[in-house]
Amino acid sequence: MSMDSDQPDTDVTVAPAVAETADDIAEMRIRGAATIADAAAEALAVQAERSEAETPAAFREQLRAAARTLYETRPTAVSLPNALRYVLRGMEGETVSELRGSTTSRAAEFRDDLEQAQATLGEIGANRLRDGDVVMTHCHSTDALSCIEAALEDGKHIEAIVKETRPRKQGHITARQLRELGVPVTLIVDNAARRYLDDADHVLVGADSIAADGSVINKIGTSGLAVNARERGVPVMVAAQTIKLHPDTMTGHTVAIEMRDEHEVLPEDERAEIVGDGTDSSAEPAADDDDDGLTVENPAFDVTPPRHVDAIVTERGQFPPESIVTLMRELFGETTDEPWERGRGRDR
Ligand SMILES: O=P(O)(O)OC[C@H]1O[C@H](OP(=O)(O)O)[C@H](O)[C@@H]1O
Repeated sequence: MSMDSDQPDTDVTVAPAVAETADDIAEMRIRGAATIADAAAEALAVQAERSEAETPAAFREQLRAAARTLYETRPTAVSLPNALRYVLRGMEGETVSELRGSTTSRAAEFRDDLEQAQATLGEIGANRLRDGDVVMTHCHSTDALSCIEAALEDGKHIEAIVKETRPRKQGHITARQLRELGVPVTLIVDNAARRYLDDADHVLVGADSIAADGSVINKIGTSGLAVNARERGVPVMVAAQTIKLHPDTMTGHTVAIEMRDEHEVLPEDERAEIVGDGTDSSAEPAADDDDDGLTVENPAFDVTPPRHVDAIVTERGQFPPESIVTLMRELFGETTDEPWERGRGRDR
């Protein structure tokens, strides 16, 4: 799925609104795998509506350029390329007007399906939750929250233990939305998870990508939580629409794990407290001018192996992780080529 950056840039105009959406995704003002997919489809529709292309070829190239711009924002959530692929495959027509119409209606169809899939997934996931259950959450997942919301609509009382989720504390978003639903929330720091697993009936998380072997790629910390949950006998439930299934993993590719800016973990002023500001003459001299000897790593995601996951809940039903590949084959076949690469890179 790699983009070929050595290809010469063609003179293609991407609508400013598309560039803005791409920037919002990269900076996580738009975040969460499903929300990113929705925003990307909307951006392609905007590109189609605002295109001033005079020929079908120019229109198609503009849409592909817009898709590339969106694709290059964040690497891990496969819902993004899956959304772009879906919309571009619906771009059909002999004239610019026909192409515009087919692309915008395909994007609208995608967005409707996404919303419907999440609602259906929620109803299926809610069946796993009993009246009075306590769920432990990690990060913020709209798919996971859909399960809780559906359980509440079924009249069940649900409580939540919400992990803060460093470094960006998306657990706060989860806590706010659960409180809006009337769910009693206990907010804990990530390091307290094992202690509080004794009070939980389920671990409930979302996913950014699901691999063909049933591995779950989700917010950093998910894998450690799942290992602890297994040791404590707490079932781990992953809420993931089929848009999270990663087709390239069927042919042996691995999922890229995004490494984010170190300042999310350690702001400059806190770094200075650790390494000093260079005025302490007794400090060890740095190896060179740019190296203060302190490395900060900030991986955004990790991989939970299938043996630590009890169920993957999709809009097509719930699956043991080891059998998810059958659903992937049914939905994607074996094709993994990217329509926005046509005319560039490997498909040329
Ligand atoms: O699609 P929904 O269920 O909303 O979210 C799925 C996942 O996307 C998020 O990633 P980030 O916060 O964008 O890095 C979290 O890892 C979350 O579990």
